[in-house]
Amino acid sequence: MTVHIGAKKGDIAEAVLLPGDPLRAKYIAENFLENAVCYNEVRGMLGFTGLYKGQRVSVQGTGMGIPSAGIYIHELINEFGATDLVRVGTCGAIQNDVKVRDVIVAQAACTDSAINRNAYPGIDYAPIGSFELIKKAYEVGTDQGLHIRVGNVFSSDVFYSDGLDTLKLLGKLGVLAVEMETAVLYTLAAKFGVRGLSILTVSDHVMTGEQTTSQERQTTFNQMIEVALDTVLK
Ligand SMILES: O=P(O)(O)O[C@H]1O[C@H](CO)[C@@H](O)[C@H]1O
Ligand SMILES: O=c1cc[nH]c(=O)[nH]1
Repeated sequence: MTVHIGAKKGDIAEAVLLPGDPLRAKYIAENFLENAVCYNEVRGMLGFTGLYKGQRVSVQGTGMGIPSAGIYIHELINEFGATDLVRVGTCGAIQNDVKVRDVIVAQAACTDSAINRNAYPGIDYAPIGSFELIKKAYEVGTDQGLHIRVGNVFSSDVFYSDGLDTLKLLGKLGVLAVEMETAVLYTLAAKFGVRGLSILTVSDHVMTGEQTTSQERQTTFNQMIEVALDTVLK
């Protein structure tokens, strides 16, 4: 049991899916896992463990933003032995050719957060995903007929930002989309020697204002979950 996760050692699988929204964790457990058991209700940040195609998999809400996600990721790795952590989130597109409903596999994440600037002064650390998981997710998604985009994302500390110019600049540098957690997942996975992956569905386009309907979001979301679950299968 940790400060934020009320589970016993062994309650959580080595492979953990990480949605920002705890109710998305419940949705995944109820619709994709067999015999799912809820192991955490602390702060309402629900976590479940169940079976997917016969393998134990957990799903843990992380909350929004780097500080919240960093707490859960740190405890999952260091106190519960998680080795394969896959974020399943939403993001806003910042490239013209990235469309709402696209599924993005984040190869790397730049950030305006000071987490790494404070920890490693004088260095611009580049948080990158596990090549093994990136490759597998791309292959699994492509086999499922999805057009998977692989590239850089921007993990921002600010959702309601005045920084449209910053996003345009990042777009010119090839960054595909903005979200709020991948940089800390990739940094902590590297720091503790485990595998991290972030898969994102594009829920809106920051430049055009286009948004998915809730029905479209659900469909794309289910496709992303299947890619994530098949990616963590041994
Ligand atoms: O859908 P989730 O996983 O929460 O991800 C995105 O949505 C939230 C903002 O609405 C942030 O957490 C952002 O990263
Ligand atoms: O962080 C996020 C998530 C979805 N859409 C955005 O514009 N930002």
